[in-house]
Amino acid sequence: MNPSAYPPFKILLVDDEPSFLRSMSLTLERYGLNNIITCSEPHQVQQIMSEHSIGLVLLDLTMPVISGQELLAWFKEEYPAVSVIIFSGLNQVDAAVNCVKQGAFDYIVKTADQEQILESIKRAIHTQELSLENQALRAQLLSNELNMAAQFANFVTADPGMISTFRYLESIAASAQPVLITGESGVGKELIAGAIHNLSGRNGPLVTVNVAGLDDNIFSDTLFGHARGAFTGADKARQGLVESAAGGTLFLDEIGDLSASSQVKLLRLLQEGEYYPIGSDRPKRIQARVVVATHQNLAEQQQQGTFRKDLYYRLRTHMVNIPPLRERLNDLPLLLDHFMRQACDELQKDYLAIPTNLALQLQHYPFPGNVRELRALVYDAVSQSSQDELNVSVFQTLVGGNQVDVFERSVRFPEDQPLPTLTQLSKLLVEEAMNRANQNQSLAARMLGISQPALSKRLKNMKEDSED
Ligand SMILES: Nc1ncnc2c1ncn2[C@@H]1O[C@H](COP(=O)(O)OP(=O)(O)OP(=O)(O)O)[C@@H](O)[C@H]1O
Repeated sequence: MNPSAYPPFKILLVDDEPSFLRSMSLTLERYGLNNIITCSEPHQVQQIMSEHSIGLVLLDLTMPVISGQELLAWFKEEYPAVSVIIFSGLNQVDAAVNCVKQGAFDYIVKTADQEQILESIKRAIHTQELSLENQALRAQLLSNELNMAAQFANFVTADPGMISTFRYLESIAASAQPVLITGESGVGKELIAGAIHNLSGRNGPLVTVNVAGLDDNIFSDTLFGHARGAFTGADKARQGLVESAAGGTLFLDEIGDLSASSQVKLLRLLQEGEYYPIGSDRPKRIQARVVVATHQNLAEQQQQGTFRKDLYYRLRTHMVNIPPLRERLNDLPLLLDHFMRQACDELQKDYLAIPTNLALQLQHYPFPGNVRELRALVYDAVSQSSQDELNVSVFQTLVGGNQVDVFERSVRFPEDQPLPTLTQLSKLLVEEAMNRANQNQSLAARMLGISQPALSKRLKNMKEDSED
């Protein structure tokens, strides 16, 4: 399939009047629907259906030899998953009711308002797209394999949740609908946007725009461009990034920070598929898929009224949430190794050995900056390493460093109860540390801020006390 063809399946127009076929095709193309086949000989329909992947049929009701109603019955028998919209020269309630009863998606009078006709066609396309995506998703969920694993090559993970996300992204690869990526800062949202673009097979570019802090004028100028003379200093027309992304993907990062007036413009762009360069009264059509990302909670923002509800629902047609690093700790050793190799390559050093308990120690650090923070730490550690082993001093301040705070905030002794003794408390603490460290004494000792021999001695005393 030509990736810039839309919709992702063909629309078949069947009418014995070539002039209607011509004008209808032109109308559809003007609205960005360019994946069309026309047929003025109804007896050829059967062959066309067997040769092409058709998802929607626009069928004239009154044709000589084979009537639209006969063809509709045939479609519902042979191709029940294909949507059929009946076109008729006459506004006949009986015929309309009959066709819809027979399974037509809609019945439209040829002289109806163009907007009304397009609305019905767009609805049919959307329904068909969702059904195709459901099928793809079901197939993906039933298989455990990634079909296009190479597109995720930049993404290091062993997390089952992330692999399911990849499978979901594969299943929506061909969709033209927007994708919303959420997740804390540094979890890899931009990397995911790149994978979505690669998976789509679109041959245009991936164009990234960080929309945080853009005021409405700059947002419009950046995205939509301007006509010559649009404002003082606009001595040349300039194309916007929506146009630069034609045939590819437009990635809008930090979408939660978009101003209210820019939200209206983005909604219009997504709903109507068109925009006006500043100072121009000629609309242009968007030919890029839109992917957006945010570290903010858009659901909360729309409830508080700072993010438009209609835009939120439009954006979340397809949605993925990338969990923070602290919730996929299995990725820690893989990422440590990956970034160590990356840093060594860049700094032209031999690969370094990573202390086996480093990942285990880091499990207790919450990584507020997620993968980006881990990457920076590893690069720092590599640059400070002079031996064969990774210098772990940069990590040491993190492990245990912020636990005192949490401890002070969370531990309260009930005032109406006697205080525990120091021995009781220290026993509880030692047991907790040993559990968290999977019985690894050196790691537990580090968490408690004592040496490993000191911990060993305490454990021995505790054992003896319990045996008394
Ligand atoms: N799973 C991963 N495997 C390898 N590298 C990763 C992974 N996740 C993130 N990275 C790297 O971490 C850094 C941060 O990732 P990215 O910029 O995609 O995060 P982000 O969620 O878009 O952050 P922000 O919200 O701040 O824009 C990048 O260098 C990226 O290549």
